[in-house]
Amino acid sequence: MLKKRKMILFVLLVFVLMISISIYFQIDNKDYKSVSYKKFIDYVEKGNVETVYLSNSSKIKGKLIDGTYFITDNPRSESFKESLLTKGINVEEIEQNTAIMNLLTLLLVLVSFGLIGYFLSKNTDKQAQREMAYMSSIESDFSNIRTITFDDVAGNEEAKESLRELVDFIKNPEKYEKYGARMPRGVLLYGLPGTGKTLLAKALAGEANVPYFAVTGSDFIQVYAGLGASRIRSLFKKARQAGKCVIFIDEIDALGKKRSGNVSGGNDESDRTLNALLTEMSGFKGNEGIVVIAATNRIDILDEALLRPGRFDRQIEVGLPDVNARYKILRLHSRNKPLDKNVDLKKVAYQTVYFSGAKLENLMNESAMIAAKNNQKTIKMEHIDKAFYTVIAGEEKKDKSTISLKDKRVTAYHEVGHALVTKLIAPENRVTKVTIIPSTRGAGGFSMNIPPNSMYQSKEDIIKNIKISLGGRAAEEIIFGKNKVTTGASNDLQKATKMALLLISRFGMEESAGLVSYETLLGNKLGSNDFIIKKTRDLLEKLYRETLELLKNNTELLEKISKHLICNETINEEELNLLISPETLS
Ligand SMILES: Nc1ncnc2c1ncn2[C@@H]1O[C@H](COP(=O)(O)OP(=O)(O)OP(=O)(O)O)[C@@H](O)[C@H]1O
Ligand SMILES: [Zn+2]
Repeated sequence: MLKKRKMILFVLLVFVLMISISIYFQIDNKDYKSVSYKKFIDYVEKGNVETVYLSNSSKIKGKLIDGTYFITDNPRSESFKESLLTKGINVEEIEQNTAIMNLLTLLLVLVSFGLIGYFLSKNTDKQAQREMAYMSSIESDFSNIRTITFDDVAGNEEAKESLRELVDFIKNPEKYEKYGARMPRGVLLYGLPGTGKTLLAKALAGEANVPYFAVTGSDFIQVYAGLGASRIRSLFKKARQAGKCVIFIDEIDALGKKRSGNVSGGNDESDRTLNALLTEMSGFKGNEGIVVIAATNRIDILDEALLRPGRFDRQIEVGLPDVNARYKILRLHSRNKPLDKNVDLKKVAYQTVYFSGAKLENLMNESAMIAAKNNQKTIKMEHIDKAFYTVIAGEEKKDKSTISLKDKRVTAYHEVGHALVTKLIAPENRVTKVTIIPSTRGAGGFSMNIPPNSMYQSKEDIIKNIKISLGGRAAEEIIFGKNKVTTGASNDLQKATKMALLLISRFGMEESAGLVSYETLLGNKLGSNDFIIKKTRDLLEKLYRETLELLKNNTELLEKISKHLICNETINEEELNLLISPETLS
């Protein structure tokens, strides 16, 4: 109520202020022509004057018959008015009024400005106070001690393994110090939403049995100047007072976005907050047993300053769960729920491709609600089926969880195409993982480590890499036909084209084009040169044909691995090597 009245008063004030300003500027905004007194008398004699505005000031104003306004010296004589009147000229005495009006409006303007300023400053104080209060309420959370452990996180084995090392560091920092080991101060967890990043941070605190402090990056953006930085400082102060602890900063991208080239584009306030954070982090002595965990969905937009050594130098991807992990997560979240015997969680796991952990949790929760609403003793398969549609309803079409089995097959053959070509033509390269689960790094799920131990790339290496890039499209064409190939290869084609172009125009490796550095000759016109385009095209064509041939000769293997991938969604290095090993070939 009080707030509403204040609001009305405020609006009224602004209104009055605006009116006064307009009055102030409207008075006397006419264009006055300055004339000499002699000329003025001349006008009077000729009967050209319509009105004279009498005043006490040194000048008087008036209006001629033709409408022009004039200003001239004031004679200040007693008979002046009378003489004008006898000549049939209107005389108006308005001067006193105008002066007072002027003064009054000026005063009003000043007072209104003052009041508005007062209101604003008062409100700002309140807002700042509120935010400060909010801050202290979200910062610390001691309740998590020992309540959440790694057992509460299903799947994400690599991430858990990485964090497990930190548990010992938090518990015994002295041990590491003795060996002169510099332990990571900051760990960055990155991955799609709902994949369990927050959960992992809490579990780390739980495992190490230390308090957990959490803030969210986006909370800092609307904050008044300087508040963000001081918030960071007080957060770290609190954390230090608590001794060993885990500090969790969610949505770190809100604080540490890449500075977009031009300096003016950056946001000063978030810069200041980020700098405060970096300063605090470099202030650690290393033996304090404090670990800062940050999380983001967008590692690609993070400022590099954040990722430098001594900051968030350990980066862990938290990915979407594959079918096995989904099964574990589903089991975990039905621990406290009465599941019917007819429920097959394996089947549910299989149906929930591209579901995040959070979504799976949501699915089990919805199922329980439906069962409860229908007064059923147990949660049945039909409840889960119903919940499935509730969970995916209203989601954007492009959401991965609604992708059909057909898409899943296309992705599988495409990725296996890359992997198989790699294994067949460049077995010295490691394929560490093949997956159809998209990650933050890209839609494709094929990761390859090129042996790093050579300084130069040979022509052969480049040719191989081009073929590996083309392997995805080639596999699609072989399995689904020429007209069914998909847009999934666009990135691959980009890469292949770039490599082919360099091979011809920079490295002089294409015999029919010679040793000429076309890059030097043509500069940025390279891409519009017909000869270069033709050479690049011919090379890609030839290599694509060879890649097709290679995969056609190994269709059985392609089928076998792809089917395995469709079933399991990920294949790790060992499994892949086993599937391809010579025994299976024969
Ligand atoms: N691997 C997992 N195992 C068990 N539960 C999980 C897992 N991943 C997510 N969940 C469930 O989903 C909930 C939300 O996950 P969490 O908040 O940790 O995700 P997040 O990655 O931090 O998401 P965001 O990026 O949106 O902040 C968890 O509280 C948990 O119930
Ligand atoms: Zn591809």
